[in-house]
Amino acid sequence: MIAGSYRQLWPDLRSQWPNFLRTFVCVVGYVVTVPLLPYLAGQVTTAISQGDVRQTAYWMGLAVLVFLIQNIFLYGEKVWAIRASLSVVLRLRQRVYAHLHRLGIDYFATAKTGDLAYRLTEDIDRIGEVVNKMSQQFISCVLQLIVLTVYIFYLNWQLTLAGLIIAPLMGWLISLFGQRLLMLSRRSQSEMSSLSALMTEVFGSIRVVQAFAAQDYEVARFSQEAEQNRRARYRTEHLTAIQYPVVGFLEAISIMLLFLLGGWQISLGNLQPQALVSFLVAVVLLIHPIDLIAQHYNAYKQTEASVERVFELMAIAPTLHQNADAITLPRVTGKVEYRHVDFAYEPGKPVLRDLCLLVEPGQVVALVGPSGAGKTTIVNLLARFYDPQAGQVRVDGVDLRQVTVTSLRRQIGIVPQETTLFSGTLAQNIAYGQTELDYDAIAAAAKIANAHDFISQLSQGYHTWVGERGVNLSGGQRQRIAIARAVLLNPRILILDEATSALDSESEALVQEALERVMQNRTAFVIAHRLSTIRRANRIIFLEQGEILESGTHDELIAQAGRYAQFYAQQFKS
Ligand SMILES: Nc1ncnc2c1ncn2[C@@H]1O[C@H](COP(=O)(O)OP(=O)(O)OP(=O)(O)O)[C@@H](O)[C@H]1O
Repeated sequence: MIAGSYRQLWPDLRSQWPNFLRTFVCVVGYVVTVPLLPYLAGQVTTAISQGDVRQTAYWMGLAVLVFLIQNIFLYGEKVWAIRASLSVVLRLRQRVYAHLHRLGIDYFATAKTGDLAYRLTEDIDRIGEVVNKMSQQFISCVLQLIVLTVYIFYLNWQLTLAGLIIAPLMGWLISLFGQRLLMLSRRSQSEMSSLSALMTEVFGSIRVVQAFAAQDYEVARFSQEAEQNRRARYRTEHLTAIQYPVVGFLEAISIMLLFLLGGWQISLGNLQPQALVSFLVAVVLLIHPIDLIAQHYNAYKQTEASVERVFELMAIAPTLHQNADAITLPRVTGKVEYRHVDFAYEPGKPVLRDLCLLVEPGQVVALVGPSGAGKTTIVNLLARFYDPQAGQVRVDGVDLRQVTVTSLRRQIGIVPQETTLFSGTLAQNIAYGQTELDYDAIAAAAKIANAHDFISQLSQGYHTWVGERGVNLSGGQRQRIAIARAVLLNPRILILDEATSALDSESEALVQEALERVMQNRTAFVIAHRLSTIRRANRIIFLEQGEILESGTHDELIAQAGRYAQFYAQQFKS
């Protein structure tokens, strides 16, 4: 039953075995009652043909009882099956989501978020639907098919054999349709997730779209994708539209044939008329299960594409490995050392070459250099977003590969260029990642970050809700929230990626003042774009093409009249 890609669902299915067992018990209960109905129909026919009202009423009463029991079992199987399948969906979703969070930022640099969202929602829902149908209706239909076939065989084997001649033909047809449906469905699913990826990308960058007056361009791009999606869906639905009439027509023909053969058997004296009624009722009862088996088999095949897409994500291995014996990094003083570090994002394209750098606790280091020199890469290695291919990065003398990533990152505060605000209150945003909010600590951090005043002026203060992208705060305010977020953890090491975009002078001054306060007594790496920051740094590291060309204070480097002096003249003299 669990074949191919579906096997990967095993851990999730196994966790729900008690519910599947309960479903199965109800299914068996239901199926046992099914052959009773054609039997009762035969008895009722005899009673009616004999004009016996009491007998008719007796058999009808029994039929009502059978229907009642049947429907109680039906309720049971539906409820347990839906419980089981929804729990499978939940477990699978949690499993995949947690797995994605184990992947490094290198994966997310290229992954399309819309596509990921589609796989986590639509694809997993479809899987749940199939699990539901397969565990309940499908099994029930297969059992009904078996039980009813045995029953009609018992009633008259010649008629049954005649009816069964057509069954293999139907089976073959159904599987043929199934294979083609799987292929079409794969295409349709991937079209749908491209569409979802496109929307996420466009709505996520709506400012750029509007700034470039590219709405028409985007609508055209969307229409093209949507049209492809329509075509792929149509092909799948069209095939289904052919399948049902074909199977239905074959069913109708087989029933006509049975009437003919039944009449012939009665004329030969091999069959009683009431047995023919039972036989035909049983055959009619067979049609629905056969239809459902075909339908569910199609859904099963179509959804295999979703299973593949979900487990494609599970198959992606994290590139960052944590040693089994990794220790928790004790509270550090903030000494950072790069020892002969070589690093490349892609093989054959070195970004850092034999980089050596020693930063003492409390030093503020400005990383300066042309775009693409490797400034971000240096801090990426410190936060261990990547591991170097050669050499070591050490904090307080400990190689980063020997400590757990969490214990390292808890001691590093990062203020990125662009601040992302998550949907939630300002307090939740400052205490991002913490479940217990300490409002005093949050306010203290906000004061250091020069954010307390503007937050207090908002009518709801720290409880003010900010949108997904924090559209209702200015750039400077967002930066100060980011600073407060970094400060709250009281990290020994800070990484500041100075924003290149200009703020108005008042906001700028507030941000600068906050940053200076935050950097006191902390080791800080600043990817510096502003002259004021560079001048105040204890040390400037001037990088070009992944190598440290010059290092020293601003005055020292200007006096050297080397590459830094040239760069400085180009960048800031005007
Ligand atoms: N995820 C990545 N995959 C592949 N190459 C990358 C990746 N990130 C950066 N690079 C490349 O590595 C080199 C160094 O990039 P890095 O971002 O460290 O430079 P930078 O000095 O911070 O530049 P900028 O000032 O423009 O941000 C560049 O050539 C860049 O194209």
